Amino acid sequence: MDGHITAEQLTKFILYSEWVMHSAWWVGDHWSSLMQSIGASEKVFELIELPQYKQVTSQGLKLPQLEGRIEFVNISFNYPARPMIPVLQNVNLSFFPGELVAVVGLSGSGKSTLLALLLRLYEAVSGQILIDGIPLNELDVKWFRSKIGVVSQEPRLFNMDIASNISYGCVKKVSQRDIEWAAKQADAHEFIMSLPDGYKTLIDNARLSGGQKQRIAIARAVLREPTILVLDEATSALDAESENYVKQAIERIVRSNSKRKCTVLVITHRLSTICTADRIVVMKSGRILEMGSHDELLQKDGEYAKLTRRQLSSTV
Ligand SMILES: Nc1ncnc2c1ncn2[C@@H]1O[C@H](COP(=O)(O)OP(=O)(O)OP(=O)(O)O)[C@@H](O)[C@H]1O
Repeated sequence: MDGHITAEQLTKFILYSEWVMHSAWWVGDHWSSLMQSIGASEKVFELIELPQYKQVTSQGLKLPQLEGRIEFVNISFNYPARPMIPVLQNVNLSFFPGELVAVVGLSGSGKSTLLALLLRLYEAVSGQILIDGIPLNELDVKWFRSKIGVVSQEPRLFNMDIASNISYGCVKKVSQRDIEWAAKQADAHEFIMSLPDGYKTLIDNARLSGGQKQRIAIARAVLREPTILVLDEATSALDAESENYVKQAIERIVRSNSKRKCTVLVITHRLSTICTADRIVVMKSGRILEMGSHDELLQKDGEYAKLTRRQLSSTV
């Protein structure tokens, strides 16, 4: 109004000051995320710089052929974080190639700990695990783990197409035919083919049920042609129908006429999944309480019969 600056200069000034204010606000906003990222990356770098655990680096034996015989000989174990609490006590247990063995028992009885020891995530306090008669800690851990397929309760699927999810993590080169073979073994081929894009369907678009996701996870494990397949509570979160599909898939894998016999270990507290298993091992407080087929254990009228009755009455 005094004629010091023109209307054009004033407009420019207002616009520029708005830009400066806006940019300053953005710098402040990004500064806090930058600080957060620096804090988080410190942890990541700490992890990267940790020396590798000697189990993973040690070069152990790689057997020319793995049969899949597993023997737990007098195994006792407690977790390092809770040294006073025995988790496994003098466990003697064998699994043979081509056999479907179920390990059952109440929560906390030590079932998953058997798997953790088999995968050498922990070392037994006493006793020995033998694989085809050779102590597990003499074997090359990476090689041995590559021979084991594990399906857990929560299948980890990624937002890629179904075929990529099945082949995920497989080190050997696989074709579409191999992927379809694995899906057929896992009883998943039919429902995959009924999806609009078949094997090319994106996981997020497919709206899969828990049982369908679990069968994709089984196909992923089967594709690697594991010598030992472990299903750890793989049916626990499923409804009866989905459980039945997964049960059929497990049966198909064990009873298939393939020359390579797979040792299948099913860890569960859901007894309906495993009544056709060759052997059922019942655990309680880190010990093996009883062992036998479904019928034998029912006749024995011990802990297994009690668990079965309890589960039946809770489903009625
Ligand atoms: N990482 C760990 N550190 C310390 N204790 C643990 C750890 N993992 C499991 N435990 C304890 O070891 C015992 C056996 O656990 P485990 O998971 O083997 O039992 P489980 O029979 O598989 O049970 P669930 O059916 O609930 O999975 C439990 O008392 C549990 O609290």
